[in-house]
Amino acid sequence: MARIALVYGTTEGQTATIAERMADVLARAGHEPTLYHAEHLPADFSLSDYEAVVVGASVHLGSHQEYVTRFVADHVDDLNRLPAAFFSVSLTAAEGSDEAWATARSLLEDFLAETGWEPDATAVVPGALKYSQYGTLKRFVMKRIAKRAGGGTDTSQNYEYTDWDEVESFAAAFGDALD
Ligand SMILES: Cc1cc2nc3c(=O)[nH]c(=O)nc-3n(C[C@H](O)[C@H](O)[C@H](O)COP(=O)(O)O)c2cc1C
Repeated sequence: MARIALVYGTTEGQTATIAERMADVLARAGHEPTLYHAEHLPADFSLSDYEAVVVGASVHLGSHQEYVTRFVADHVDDLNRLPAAFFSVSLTAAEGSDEAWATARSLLEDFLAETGWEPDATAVVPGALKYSQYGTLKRFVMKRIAKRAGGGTDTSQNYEYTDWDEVESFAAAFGDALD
């Protein structure tokens, strides 16, 4: 049994939902996960209270949330000491081509290079198109991007591309490695 901090950044909520699913998997495996939004960490938050850590962030306009980058950079010594995993959520990871997959991986690798973090496990995770949460301009821009990338363009509905089996397998493998 390990105490695990799951720290995530999210803009429209999909990374939070993914982190919650990972926490469920880890709890079912007998671990003790605690979820934290990286922008709202308690003042007394300390990674020394944990035996492992998972960090997640999503990509917007080519970058992960700045506050997650800052969290990782600020805690990089602890993160490199602890068993740790990072997952990056994007629509690029949902496109399906080898080229798009390589781009999603390079966004993840750029994040790690920028922060100096070397986690034990990493994953790119397909995200979602949440038209219902976008304002007019965002909806317009995202529809154009989705059209180019072969994603859903009916703005009266949301599209979820996350492969939940993959998410659960990733969390389960990370949990197993802690036993
Ligand atoms: C304004 C905006 C910009 C985005 N830019 C990118 C991008 O540059 N690359 C990409 O792969 N996905 C991009 N996405 C897709 C998000 O990564 C995807 O919707 C993800 O599920 C968001 O996760 P979150 O809900 O946790 O923030 C963008 C989404 C929005 C709304």
